[in-house]
Amino acid sequence: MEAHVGANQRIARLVAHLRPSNSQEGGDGVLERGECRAKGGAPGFKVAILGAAGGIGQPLALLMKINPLVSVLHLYDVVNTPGVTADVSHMDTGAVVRGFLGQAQLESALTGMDLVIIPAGVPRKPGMTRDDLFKINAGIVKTLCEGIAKACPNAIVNLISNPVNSTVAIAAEVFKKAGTYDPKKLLGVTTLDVARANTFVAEVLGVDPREVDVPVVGGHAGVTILPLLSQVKPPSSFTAEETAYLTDRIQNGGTEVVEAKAGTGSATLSMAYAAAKFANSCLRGLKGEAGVVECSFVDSQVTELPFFATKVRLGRAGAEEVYQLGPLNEYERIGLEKAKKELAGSIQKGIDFIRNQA
Ligand SMILES: NC(=O)c1ccc[n+]([C@@H]2O[C@H](COP(=O)([O-])OP(=O)(O)OC[C@H]3O[C@@H](n4cnc5c(N)ncnc54)[C@H](O)[C@@H]3O)[C@@H](O)[C@H]2O)c1
Ligand SMILES: O=C(O)C[C@H](O)C(=O)O
Repeated sequence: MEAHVGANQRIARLVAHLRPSNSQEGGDGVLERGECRAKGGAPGFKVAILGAAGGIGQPLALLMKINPLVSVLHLYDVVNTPGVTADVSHMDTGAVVRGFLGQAQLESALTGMDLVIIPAGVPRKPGMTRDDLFKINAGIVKTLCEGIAKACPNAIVNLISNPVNSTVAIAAEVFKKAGTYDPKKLLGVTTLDVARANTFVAEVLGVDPREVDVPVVGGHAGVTILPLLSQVKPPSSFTAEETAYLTDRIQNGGTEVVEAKAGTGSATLSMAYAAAKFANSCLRGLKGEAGVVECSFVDSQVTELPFFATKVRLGRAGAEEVYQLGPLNEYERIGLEKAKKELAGSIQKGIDFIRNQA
């Protein structure tokens, strides 16, 4: 009799667990499944993706679900998270996946998170600059960062939404206003520039891109993307033509993809790869691993600008050390001046967006 009752209870639980969720109100059914699986969850970090149903968000969700350092994965968007969550949650990896839909669920999505990755916002179409996205994405980033300040002020934030040169400043201002700003924990994601630089340089050198390391400094738009080809590892020399070709291709890699996609969006797959790589480095740092170094657009004293991308060392506190530029050649010094000029305006635009609302 006892065994019979136990079996019935197990079946009832299983039926509840499998009940489909059609709710666009927040996917309660998805949450139930998450809770159910959480009991067997692996130890690790709690990660949220904001904009998880988008072109970057979906493959990034997949990549974070297979990251063994992730124990809980929260997927937040203003559309379609129940479906994405149900889909990703069937992968037999350790992370427990939970979906959150719409502004009313932002706080629940963020509570307790160690790392928040933000690819929310509109992408470019041919003919647009990243700055053309400011009008829409500035407000999105502001709202999401207000949520972070409230629900997980100690989380590390990986900001992908464009224009990164302005959105990082927006995020910093929101956090300052809330009294939660920790400069070490706000990281603009420029990893795709490094991935492209490694790929294009490897093509020219005729080597495996995994053997190449190109520091890319400055920011994340056009001339602000400054590859330091004089510091490539392994040490390599380039002709003036190769330098001009590589610099131009790296600076315009995003536009190359936008044009090839012909109006359907910008880089999503390579970006999800780059974001997952960067997030993994942040988690390795959080875990206490030594010597984790990535390029990132951060609060910086390397130049006179308040934010600048250089190599940073990632640790338990976030970007624990911001490295100097190192020796530049004449070509790079000229590039640096151009980059700084454009960056100054983009950063100020982000700062003004928040300060002028006060
Ligand atoms: N940093 C980089 O290197 C880099 C590279 C590629 C793309 N991007 C940028 O990433 C952003 C996203 O690109 P995508 O191709 O994934 O775009 P997408 O349109 O495919 O996806 C964006 C997602 O954001 C969601 N969203 C919109 N408003 C939101 C809000 N308030 N809260 C939560 N989610 C919201 C949308 O519903 C959508 O699912 C763009 O701004 C793009 O320019 C940056
Ligand atoms: O180019 C874009 O608009 C997207 C992104 O910033 C990229 O570099 O691919």
